[in-house]
Amino acid sequence: MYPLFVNMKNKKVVIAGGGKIAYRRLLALLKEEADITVISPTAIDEIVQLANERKIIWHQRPIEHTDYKDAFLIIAATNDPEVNKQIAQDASPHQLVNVASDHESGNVHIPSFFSRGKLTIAVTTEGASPSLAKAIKEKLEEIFDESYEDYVSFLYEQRKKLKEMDLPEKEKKKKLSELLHQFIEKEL
Ligand SMILES: C[C@@]1(CC(=O)O)c2cc3[nH]c(cc4nc(cc5[nH]c(cc(n2)[C@H]1CCC(=O)O)[C@@](C)(CC(=O)O)[C@@H]5CCC(=O)O)C(CC(=O)O)=C4CCC(=O)O)c(CCC(=O)O)c3CC(=O)O
Ligand SMILES: NC(=O)C1=CN([C@@H]2O[C@H](COP(=O)(O)OP(=O)(O)OC[C@H]3O[C@@H](n4cnc5c(N)ncnc54)[C@H](O)[C@@H]3O)[C@@H](O)[C@H]2O)C=CC1
Repeated sequence: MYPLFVNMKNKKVVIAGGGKIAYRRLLALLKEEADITVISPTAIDEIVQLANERKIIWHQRPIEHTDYKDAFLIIAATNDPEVNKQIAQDASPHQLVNVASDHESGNVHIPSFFSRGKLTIAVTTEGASPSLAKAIKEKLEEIFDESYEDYVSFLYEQRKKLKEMDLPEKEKKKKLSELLHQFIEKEL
């Protein structure tokens, strides 16, 4: 598995299924300002509400191939494993497909993850044990607590300033390394 962090802003996402798993994916993608359409005969109240608020589009019917032929990311999260598998088979090789019911059918996995500002930490077990991924993430959440949001932002600002300074490259690298070492000694 090759980890990538993808900018999902305005990217077309089609989610098949309107249950709690679809909702979990949807919430994370909405935060990233993706363009989300849910297709499902039924949906939980939270999804219906988001559709009423026009934050997402919901089509109340079973999924069809034409629904996702232009999608950047397809999430197959129906409670029918055959439907989910069919979606993965019908998708073009250029599309990203996540299959919630069978980790081998799709080409992308959803990790367990959390963010502290610009720091994001993600853990996957490639479907071996989603609960282990979650447990490891929870340990990391304790180590890299909320204060990291400020630390990362501080390092970002300092690095930006240094990059703009009229200093020889070698000097910049040295200063950056000093900055990070001071931080690591203090915090880690
Ligand atoms: C392949 C994958 C799907 C994908 O890539 O989309 C997948 C597949 C399946 N999960 C199942 C069950 C559970 N999944 C969780 C939890 C999470 N599952 C997540 C990801 C993934 N789950 C991907 C692989 C990630 C990896 O391995 O690293 C997390 C990390 C992210 C998220 O879902 O948002 C999230 C933690 C969220 C957090 O961090 O808080 C729990 C525990 C709980 O809910 O508390 C259980 C019950 C206990 C158990 O079974 O372990 C089942 C059986 C379903 C059934 O029996 O019907 C399947 C199907 C199968 O195994 O084939
Ligand atoms: N973290 C994870 O990745 C987990 C994944 N799963 C898997 O995720 C899947 C969904 O789980 P839940 O959300 O709990 O299910 P759910 O039963 O709450 O919801 C299923 C949804 O699929 C819709 N649906 C059924 N047939 C459809 C079709 N032909 N086209 C479009 N929509 C259709 C239903 O209307 C319903 O909205 C299951 O296959 C389960 O195995 C389950 C637990 C954890």
